[in-house]
Amino acid sequence: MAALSFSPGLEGVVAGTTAISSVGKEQFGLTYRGYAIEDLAAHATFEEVAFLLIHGALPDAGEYARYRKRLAGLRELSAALKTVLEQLPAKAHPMDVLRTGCSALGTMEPETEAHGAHQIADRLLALFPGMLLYWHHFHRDGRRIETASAEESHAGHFLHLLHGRPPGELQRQAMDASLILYAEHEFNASTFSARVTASTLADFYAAITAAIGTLRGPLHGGANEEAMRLLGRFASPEEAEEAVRAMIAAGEKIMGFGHRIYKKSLDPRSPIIQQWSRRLAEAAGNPLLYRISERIEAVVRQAKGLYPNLDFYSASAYHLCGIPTSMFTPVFVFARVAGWAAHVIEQRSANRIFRPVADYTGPAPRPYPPLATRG
Ligand SMILES: CC(=O)SCCNC(=O)CCNC(=O)[C@H](O)C(C)(C)COP(=O)(O)OP(=O)(O)OC[C@H]1O[C@@H](n2cnc3c(N)ncnc32)[C@H](O)[C@@H]1OP(=O)(O)O
Ligand SMILES: O=C([O-])CC(=O)C(=O)O
Repeated sequence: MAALSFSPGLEGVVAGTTAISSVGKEQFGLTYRGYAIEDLAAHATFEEVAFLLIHGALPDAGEYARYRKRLAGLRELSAALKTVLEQLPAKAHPMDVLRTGCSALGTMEPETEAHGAHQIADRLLALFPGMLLYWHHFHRDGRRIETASAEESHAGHFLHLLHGRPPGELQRQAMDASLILYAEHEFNASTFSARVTASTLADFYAAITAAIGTLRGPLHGGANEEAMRLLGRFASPEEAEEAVRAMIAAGEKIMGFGHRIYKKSLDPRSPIIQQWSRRLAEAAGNPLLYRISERIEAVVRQAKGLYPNLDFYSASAYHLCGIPTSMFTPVFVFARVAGWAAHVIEQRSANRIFRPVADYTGPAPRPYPPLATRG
């Protein structure tokens, strides 16, 4: 047998093929099914991008109108799901609410031949914002909100349910662009987790539930919340610089920086969300958070040679849209469910179970001691 190679964290290991996105490939950059992220973020809507990822091609005008209408028609929660959400603790983390809500839905609207991957993907896309905000409003002030809304876009729907009124146009556009940026990123940890789960022929909800759990960690999606907690500690760029230099000197990680793939280059999504953060700050007449973010970026670049990833400027952008910090990673879920769905469908189309091997580092073979002789 050929010598097996070991790469911690599977760095540099090709674990499969995909036609969904290219990430950090020379001459390609970041593309969703061949379209550059810069073009999609500037010209498309999140619904177009979700359709592109899940169905494999951009929708024409008729398909687009029907898809938006279909998603908008799937926003209502069943009475059974509302009961589950009401039972969850008020102090639960919103990511745990989504993880549990997704799993519970799998028992109420299970995957069948008639209700398969595409139908469930649409339902989850449509439902996740309402699922979270039903729980949020019920536990915050006892209100059982209506989770259908007249908002055509996913972005507008989420912000409307959150604030109880239609969002401003700039916030709506910023959120739409952010959902596009967060929608897909090849074999990242949560998507890989969804594919591993799908590879056992488990059901669609199992794969998405596993992905949500994986996304929550601060080394992955949870970094946008951690970045906000860091930014929120400072009253000025000078204060931020001093503290971040001290953190780096102490060997601490600065959340929202670094990336497994974009090690020597910028995450191409970062300048796009940075511009939205700047525009939101200008429109609010509140540049402080943005200035603090810029200063931290300069310090981390100079001291560690690290670039911000998508999570860093998403933090200030989301804060300026009035989103509570504990909902930052859930917003990532609202978008990434499109990518996860596409990957589960792709995995199923040419499946082989994932089963790598481990290098054994435990004790050498030894005799079993009877219970009475131990201790
Ligand atoms: C949308 C997303 O999910 S993007 C990722 C979001 N996650 C974060 O922002 C968390 C902070 N970043 C990190 O922890 C890492 O950069 C990861 C998890 C993103 C990538 O991890 P890896 O590819 O394993 O990078 P690795 O840990 O090998 O980093 C290389 C070096 O840079 C350092 N480094 C990496 N990220 C950071 C950081 N954010 N702050 C300080 N130092 C860092 C490491 O300590 C390591 O230094 P060393 O060589 O002296 O040991
Ligand atoms: O690709 C990764 O490792 C993490 C990431 O940026 C993402 O999932 O968007």
